[in-house]
Amino acid sequence: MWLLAVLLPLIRLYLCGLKVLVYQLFHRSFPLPVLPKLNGRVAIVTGGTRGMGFETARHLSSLGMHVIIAGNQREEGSVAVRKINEVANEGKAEFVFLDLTSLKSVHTFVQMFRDRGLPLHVLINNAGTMLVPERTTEDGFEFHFCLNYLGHFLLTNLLLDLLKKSGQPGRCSRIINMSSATHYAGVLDLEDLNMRICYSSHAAYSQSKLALVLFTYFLQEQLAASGSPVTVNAVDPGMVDTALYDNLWTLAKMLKQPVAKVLFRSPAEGASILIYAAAATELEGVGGCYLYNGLKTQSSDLSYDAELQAKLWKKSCELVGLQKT
Ligand SMILES: NC(=O)c1ccc[n+]([C@@H]2O[C@H](COP(=O)([O-])OP(=O)(O)OC[C@H]3O[C@@H](n4cnc5c(N)ncnc54)[C@H](O)[C@@H]3O)[C@@H](O)[C@H]2O)c1
Repeated sequence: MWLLAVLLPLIRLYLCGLKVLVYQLFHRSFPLPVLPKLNGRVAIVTGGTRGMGFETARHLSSLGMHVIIAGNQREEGSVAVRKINEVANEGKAEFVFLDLTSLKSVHTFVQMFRDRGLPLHVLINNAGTMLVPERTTEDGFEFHFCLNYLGHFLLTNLLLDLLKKSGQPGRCSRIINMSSATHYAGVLDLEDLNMRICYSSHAAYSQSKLALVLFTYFLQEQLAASGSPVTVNAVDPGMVDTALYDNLWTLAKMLKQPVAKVLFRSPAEGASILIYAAAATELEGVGGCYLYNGLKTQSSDLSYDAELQAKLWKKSCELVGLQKT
């Protein structure tokens, strides 16, 4: 029974990966369209110190945006900011500490951001981790669940009024949630979101990425119903050669290296879906989509379950101590 609960998610996750690699064997990364200048507009990119988050921060700065890189690696953050600001003409980047595994840190970050009196036009919930051995956060949550999903859930909710104020009809603020093809393998047990009964790092990662899609669709419904000038989309970058794979088992890591050279996307290619969702003119006013390789794509059947979306929202509010809306 235990073996099945651990093996099944592993097999499902690797099958998802295989499917993506076959797709990438035959399809090039989509080319970004010409993007408008975004001078004077403000973005937060979580996990923008390296990988796809860094490439996204760099590109948005080059479009003229003021980008706040929010992350838990101070040194990596200052190197990233220096690299971006060396070449940025009109835009700029800065680093602000945020540890998404700590609810207190999320509150502190938001308070600091509010105190600056800046508007907020784009929120990119990109930070993440994968295949971490069983571990709980300081608030007692399963690590993937908190870092990849719950921390971003709280961050988004605490910034929502600012996003609403900064958007306007015809120029909506945008929220982008970084999901993954692994969400197709995800299941969600509302009674055991922290995976106490049986831990599998593969299941935990897939669950967190599914939770992000459920969250995206539910929030978009709410925003549309209230006529708020904010949209929210989920994106899937494909398989991208980044430090995310550092926690793979030794054998899997050895096998991954030659495959990654040929079939994985580069961080800049992977980031293009985030940049597209954040800046493309053709996505003005468009929300509630799962974007993959530049196209609106069907996400898993489970992600469209409206009852599950609502239950997850309610439960998440309880877990982070927010009033239910
Ligand atoms: N690489 C892929 O193939 C792939 C595929 C699908 C989805 N993704 C997703 O893309 C996102 C970016 O990953 P990446 O591939 O660029 O990997 P990466 O490891 O290079 O980037 C992850 C970022 O998250 C930050 N981070 C980690 N823990 C944090 C914390 N506690 N608080 C704040 N920030 C934290 C890291 O510092 C880093 O900047 C992740 O959400 C990942 O799940 C990646």
